Amino acid sequence: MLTWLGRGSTAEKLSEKVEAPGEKTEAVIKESVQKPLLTVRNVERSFDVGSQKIRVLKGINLELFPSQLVMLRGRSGSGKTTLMNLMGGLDTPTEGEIDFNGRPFHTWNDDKRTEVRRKDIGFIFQAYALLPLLSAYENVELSLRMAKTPRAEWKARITSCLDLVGLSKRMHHRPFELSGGEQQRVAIAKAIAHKPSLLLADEPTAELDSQMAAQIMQVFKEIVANENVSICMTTHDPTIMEVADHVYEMVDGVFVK
Ligand SMILES: Nc1ncnc2c1ncn2[C@@H]1O[C@H](COP(=O)(O)OP(=O)(O)OP(=O)(O)O)[C@@H](O)[C@H]1O
Repeated sequence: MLTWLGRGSTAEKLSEKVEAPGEKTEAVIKESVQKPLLTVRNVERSFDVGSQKIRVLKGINLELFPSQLVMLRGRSGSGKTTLMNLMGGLDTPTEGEIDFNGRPFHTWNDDKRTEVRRKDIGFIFQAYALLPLLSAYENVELSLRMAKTPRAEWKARITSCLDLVGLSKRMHHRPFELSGGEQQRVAIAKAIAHKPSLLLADEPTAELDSQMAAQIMQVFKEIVANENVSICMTTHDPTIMEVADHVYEMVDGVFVK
């Protein structure tokens, strides 16, 4: 099991550990941690607005490794959400390539990308918010249903996800009976329930006070450490960037660091 290592790539730290000679299983781990989960290569995205073409992403390169937490920062309108939509297969690039688990995600049709999304990717986006008439438990159950997880596994998995986010005592509450931070934690439980390898989160702490934001980041650290998930999130908050393995700064559709 990985432990959270804060700064410096978690995957790199793990590969340091596996340098010890003679351990066959560790060599296998090393190989697997070094293959990127997601590779974004020379990606461009333009939109036609009336007779104009707006070039939003202008050549993006990024690699996301297993059990890594990366953050995207940048001013409003710099292109962060556009990039996250491409990484999650909600949209396709105008130019360039995106590999997911070594497969050419950008070439797949909507149906095939939807299949991968349901099984392998979790979203914490406004558009993927909680369903108001369902309890926390039922909201989490929904993502297992969508991922076609065997029904016999549901109860244990839902309970453990809600426990992980500290909400086991509120699992039968509906969203309006929960605070903003609690709702966000249900959204996290829902996003990780089907054991995705990639979690994408658009401004997950934006609406929260600093204490609640720190709690959410603690949950993210635990997920990365214990659930073998890689997280890519956007943020404007410099105080939480400390915990990232890497922060990409986006200015006007390109990374400047
Ligand atoms: N479907 C679209 N059609 C036209 N323009 C778009 C479309 N989607 C995004 N844009 C434009 O692309 C630019 C980048 O938008 P995007 O939402 O990616 O920025 P962002 O960095 O996530 O901003 P914020 O921090 O405010 O969420 C904006 O100028 C936006 O108007």
